[in-house]
Amino acid sequence: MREEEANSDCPVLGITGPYCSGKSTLAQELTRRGWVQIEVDRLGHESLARKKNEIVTEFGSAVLSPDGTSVDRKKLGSLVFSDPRRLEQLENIVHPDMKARSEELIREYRQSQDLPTGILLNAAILFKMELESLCDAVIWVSAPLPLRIIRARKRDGLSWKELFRRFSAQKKLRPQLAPGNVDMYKVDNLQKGRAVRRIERIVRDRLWNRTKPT
Ligand SMILES: CC(C)(COP(=O)(O)OP(=O)(O)OC[C@H]1O[C@@H](n2cnc3c(N)ncnc32)[C@H](O)[C@@H]1O)[C@@H](O)C(=O)NCCC(=O)NCCS
Ligand SMILES: Nc1ncnc2c1ncn2[C@@H]1O[C@H](COP(=O)(O)OP(=O)(O)OP(=O)(O)O)[C@@H](O)[C@H]1O
Repeated sequence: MREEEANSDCPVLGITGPYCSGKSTLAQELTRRGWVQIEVDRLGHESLARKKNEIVTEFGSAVLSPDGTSVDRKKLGSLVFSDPRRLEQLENIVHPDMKARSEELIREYRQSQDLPTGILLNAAILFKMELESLCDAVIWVSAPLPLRIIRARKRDGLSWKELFRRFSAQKKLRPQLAPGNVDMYKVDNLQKGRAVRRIERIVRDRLWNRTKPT
């Protein structure tokens, strides 16, 4: 976060972590407490429409819906989630647009009459997209792998093969070294009430008071 843009009245909190750790569940709880949420997954879906022509040039018209008016996410997903090179090609097309839109939304929320408690930037691949540069602090949501598998099977009903692909596509989400430019806090999401209270404590004690992370 650049100094001149920092706004302690309305901080930006990155929410990241692996597939089915419970990022959206915790973000949803915080929106009931005055926060607003930017769902970066959703910005990605909007980008597919804006970047349709580039996507067709790269992946062919086979990734379009039968009437040719929109990108079929399931078709594109099965192409890119089984081939890291193809995923990178898609990311090169949509990520700059998604990042620009995130910046625009943060600006809009901070200028709104009804200033929120803070802004949650919810993105599984926050670090890969370098979105931490927009955040005052980042929450790393974690949950044990067996629990995430149970949650994923229940929520998405994927086959074991599809599940394996999803988990593999997200192997390197967490930076190997502590990110130098943003404070990151790990929150275990076993019980959502406890996890939300921990996030609120972090914001109150660490973010607003600006001391070092533990
Ligand atoms: C490939 C696409 C079309 C599939 O769409 P679909 O609706 O089927 O899946 P959805 O978007 O809900 O994503 C499913 C899961 O995959 C994860 N995922 C999506 N994109 C990526 C990625 N680039 N790298 C790793 N995981 C990803 C999501 O976080 C989610 O957990 C879509 O995910 C996409 O356009 N991805 C590229 C944009 C992106 O990076 N989005 C992630 C922002 S956090
Ligand atoms: N603390 C919890 N206790 C019980 N179930 C939970 C908890 N947190 C999340 N879940 C459940 O686990 C599933 C995944 O949660 P959620 O959608 O919040 O994960 P996510 O990390 O945002 O997923 P994705 O990686 O796909 O974006 C959901 O069905 C949700 O209801």
